[in-house]
Amino acid sequence: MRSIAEFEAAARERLDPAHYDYFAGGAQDEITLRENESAYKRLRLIPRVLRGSDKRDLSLTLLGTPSSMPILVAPTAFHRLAHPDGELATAKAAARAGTILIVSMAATTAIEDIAAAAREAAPDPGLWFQLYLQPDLEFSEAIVRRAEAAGVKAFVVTVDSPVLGRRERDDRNAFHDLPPGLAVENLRNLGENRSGGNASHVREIVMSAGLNWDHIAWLRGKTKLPVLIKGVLHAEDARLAVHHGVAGIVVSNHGGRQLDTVPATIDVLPEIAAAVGGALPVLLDGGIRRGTDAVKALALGADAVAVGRPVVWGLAAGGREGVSEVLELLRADFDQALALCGGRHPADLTPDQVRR
Ligand SMILES: Cc1cc2nc3c(=O)[nH]c(=O)nc-3n(C[C@H](O)[C@H](O)[C@H](O)COP(=O)(O)O)c2cc1C
Ligand SMILES: CCCCCCC(=O)C(=O)O
Repeated sequence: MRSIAEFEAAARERLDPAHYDYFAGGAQDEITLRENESAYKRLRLIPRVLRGSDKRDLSLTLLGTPSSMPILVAPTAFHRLAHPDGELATAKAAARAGTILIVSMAATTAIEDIAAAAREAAPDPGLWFQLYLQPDLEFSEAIVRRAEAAGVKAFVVTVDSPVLGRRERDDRNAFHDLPPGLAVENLRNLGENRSGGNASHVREIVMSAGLNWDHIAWLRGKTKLPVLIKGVLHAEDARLAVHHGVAGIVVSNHGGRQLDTVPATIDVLPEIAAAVGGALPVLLDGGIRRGTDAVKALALGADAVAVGRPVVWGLAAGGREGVSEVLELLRADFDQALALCGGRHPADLTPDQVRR
């Protein structure tokens, strides 16, 4: 397949329509969902010429984790809805591609099994773990310990979801529960003491409306691993992240699934990059479908980007091979766009190469 749009079409044919809607959809009128992609179409690239860049080097190291390219896998829930191999397939493909996989806390496969699958594909895979910090901090700590023991290299706390966004497609389809046989496996067996030792008890993820900077400080006190926050859209929050010693931020609107009518991430990136001033790595997700999208984000100040739905489409269309194809398509597309922009390394891209 030649484009992410073709993968999406193939995925749509294979998926239960309610599950397709869950993966594809956004909040309410889906204005932000559309805007994430269309904002890239409004930006124009200005190439530099005669820079003699024979061969590109796309690799980078983010907070101690090497990645073969600045395109990471964003955390997305419930991969076994997309394909029976679920997160195991995604983990193998990401590890084979040498890129960082941010595993969702809401995975339908246990982190231990995801890590084992990734290690089958690469000896030292770059696995990070996304957290919805739970109001019960003791419970949150148990998840942290479990992910650390599995070998994850960073935690990414999602901060854009004090409550879950309203997704009208899910309401229309009455899609509010996983089908029988699927569960949020990372929460299994963590609540025995309080749930009377029921080993099959899977506690539901709770959104924490009370989340604040003290919780981030609490987490930093509980782990030696880098702690990033995901879901920053305001420059002042980016400054506060630096102030509070956060290791990195992800400029994200949750793929348009939380607060509808917030701007496209690419449109707030320049002010956030300026606010951070290089003090910590800035990642961005939302709407990346082409190598040129990633080039624009890196030129405007992101250190790396992440893709959510494209990976789900690859998974649904072809399991592990499908995810590998999506990642290699994005790598080749990015590499070509970088070359055409006159860059040898992503860091060669500069803001003056993007025009509105
Ligand atoms: C189906 C789906 C599930 C998601 N699940 C999570 C999740 O569990 N945790 C999280 O922090 N973000 C989640 N996200 C948001 C993604 O991490 C990411 O921000 C978004 O998908 C990026 O936009 P893109 O899909 O246009 O690439 C999810 C997104 C989708 C589409
Ligand atoms: C209450 C279950 C939360 C799972 C959320 C997954 C997610 O973030 C999404 O956007 O969907």
